[in-house]
Amino acid sequence: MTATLSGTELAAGIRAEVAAAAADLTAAGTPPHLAVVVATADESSAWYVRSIARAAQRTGIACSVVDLGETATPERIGAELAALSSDPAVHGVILQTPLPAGAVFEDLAASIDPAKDVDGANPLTLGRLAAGLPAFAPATAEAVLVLLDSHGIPLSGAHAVVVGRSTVVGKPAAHLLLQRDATVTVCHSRTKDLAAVTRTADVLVAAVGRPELVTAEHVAEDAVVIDVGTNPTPDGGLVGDVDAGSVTGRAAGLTPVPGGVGPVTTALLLRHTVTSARC
Ligand SMILES: NC(=O)C1=CN([C@@H]2O[C@H](COP(=O)(O)OP(=O)(O)OC[C@H]3O[C@@H](n4cnc5c(N)ncnc54)[C@H](OP(=O)(O)O)[C@@H]3O)[C@@H](O)[C@H]2O)C=CC1
Ligand SMILES: Nc1nc(=O)c2c([nH]1)NC[C@@H]1CN(c3ccc(C(=O)N[C@@H](CCC(=O)O)C(=O)O)cc3)C=[N+]21
Repeated sequence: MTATLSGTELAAGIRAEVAAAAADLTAAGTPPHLAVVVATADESSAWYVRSIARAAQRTGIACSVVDLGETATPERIGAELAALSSDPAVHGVILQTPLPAGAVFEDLAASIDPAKDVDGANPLTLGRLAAGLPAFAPATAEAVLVLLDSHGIPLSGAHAVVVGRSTVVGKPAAHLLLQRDATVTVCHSRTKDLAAVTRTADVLVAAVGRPELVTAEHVAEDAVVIDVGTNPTPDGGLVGDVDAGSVTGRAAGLTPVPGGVGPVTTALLLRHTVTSARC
């Protein structure tokens, strides 16, 4: 039997807790405020920004979207991130991807004040996570851990295999798992015989961006599989990096797409924003 490790109830619980904190902050004269910087016309990015804005509004967090347009220069984007970082009324600053050609995400994110870096994008944050120091982890990487914890999956001594090594998901997720005493292996596009490596995982995290790449042959019996992928389908739907049909029946648990990591990610972004506003 494969348990569905849902994220929707977990996300609703986090949003309720965030809404209470936001109400207290607003009553105390510090209404929490999240700013989202956009420099793309990408449709799935626009969908994600709308979903953040909607979730913020529902929890009593102000959300401003600063759309610089897809022709914005790196200088302009960096200056906007720096200006929002020094605005005392703004508590969280996030930079959306994709970016205009020539702009490097990690480079620009260095302009976000780490105290307001609610999606853990500043490269300093990755260093702090690697060093085991407190920081806002990228919301998606943290969502992986929060989901595992909420379903009572033990991590100490477990073999966790992360497929994907991006700055936003794979690397920070690996550091967070290591911090929790898992034995961590990180795979990527040059990994030889991916399935042989992933079959040794007690906990398998797929953050690849390739629809349904992970199939039953990649998964040990009774492994727990976290599917981070959110790949748009031609009919306007969403499919994960895991072939759920193939893995179901073999894995002990699997997060669904939609309804798994995604909603928890958005809820944690909001939690980070109220945490920042409290300081
Ligand atoms: N639910 C959520 O909140 C979020 C979901 N996502 C989703 O997660 C997925 C990953 O995102 P992100 O990390 O930003 O993506 P990136 O494209 O930045 O990174 C993908 C990683 O997967 C590796 N990879 C690609 N192909 C293969 C392969 N065939 N075998 C093994 N490894 C491979 C790449 O290796 P290499 O480094 O060698 O190129 C790279 O490290 C996407 O589907 C994205 O939409 C992302 C952020 C948030
Ligand atoms: N620096 C950075 N940080 C990110 O967190 C980041 C990013 N870049 N680039 C783009 C991806 C995409 N992403 C999603 C988050 C939530 C859902 C989500 O909540 N999805 C719903 C699906 C809704 C539907 O059905 O369409 C769900 O999974 O249930 C989806 C996608 C964050 N991203």
